[in-house]
Amino acid sequence: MIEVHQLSKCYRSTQAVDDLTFTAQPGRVTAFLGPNGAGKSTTFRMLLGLDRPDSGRALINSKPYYALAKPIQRVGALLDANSAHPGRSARNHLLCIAQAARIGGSRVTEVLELTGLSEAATRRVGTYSLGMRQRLGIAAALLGEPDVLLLDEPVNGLDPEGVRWIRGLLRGLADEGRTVFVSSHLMSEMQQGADHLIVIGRGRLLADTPLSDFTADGRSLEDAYLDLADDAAQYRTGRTN
Ligand SMILES: Nc1ncnc2c1ncn2[C@@H]1O[C@H](COP(=O)(O)OP(=O)(O)OP(=O)(O)O)[C@@H](O)[C@H]1O
Repeated sequence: MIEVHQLSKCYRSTQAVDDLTFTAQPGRVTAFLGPNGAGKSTTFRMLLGLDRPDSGRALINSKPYYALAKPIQRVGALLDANSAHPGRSARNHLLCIAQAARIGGSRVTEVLELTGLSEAATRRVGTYSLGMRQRLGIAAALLGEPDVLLLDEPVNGLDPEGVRWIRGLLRGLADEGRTVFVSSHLMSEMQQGADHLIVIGRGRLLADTPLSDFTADGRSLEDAYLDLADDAAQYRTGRTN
């Protein structure tokens, strides 16, 4: 499971994450929502040991990332679809990660199949569309069959078939008892796919609630979210109505 406790991070004058506390539990899809600049990616980075908290704790299975034994088998992450070297094939990219983690090549073939990349596996990643690169990032996250998945906007760039596929994938992973923690700006998608919501704005917790409670008054997730997040938005566009 994921535990964030009184977590704070400041970049010069920007309080990116501000005394944030929540948990994401096994067996459910937890959507991590918030406007641009709310602090979602910063929280992901602290959970993955890529950024150091100023204070507080960001734990995976009760430990900070650096203290996890076999981290690739504990936590799979998609942060940036462009992290694979463009000159490498998808298969080679995944084989490198697998070898470093002592994972067999047959698992590479499995995740390529699972993400629909088998036919394109020998093509250079530089020739991939955004949606294909997202699929490759998801394949890498799944390599170690981890208990915990952290996915930062995995739906970006996916076509409708891909969006439906990832919804089923996340549901299946949660049904297997894994912790699935996923950020997205696509409220209609999260309405269909999430069990629980963590909503933040300007680094602070705005809501920690089952989706069914959040939308219990019959509003869509988008309407309920916009009412809640509006005041916390850091960046605004001009209103036309
Ligand atoms: N390395 C950094 N240096 C300075 N400021 C940063 C850095 N990383 C993030 N920030 C700032 O911290 C705040 C939170 O950014 P973050 O990327 O975590 O938000 P986010 O919720 O992921 O946004 P988005 O939905 O747009 O991806 C923003 O104001 C951002 O400009």
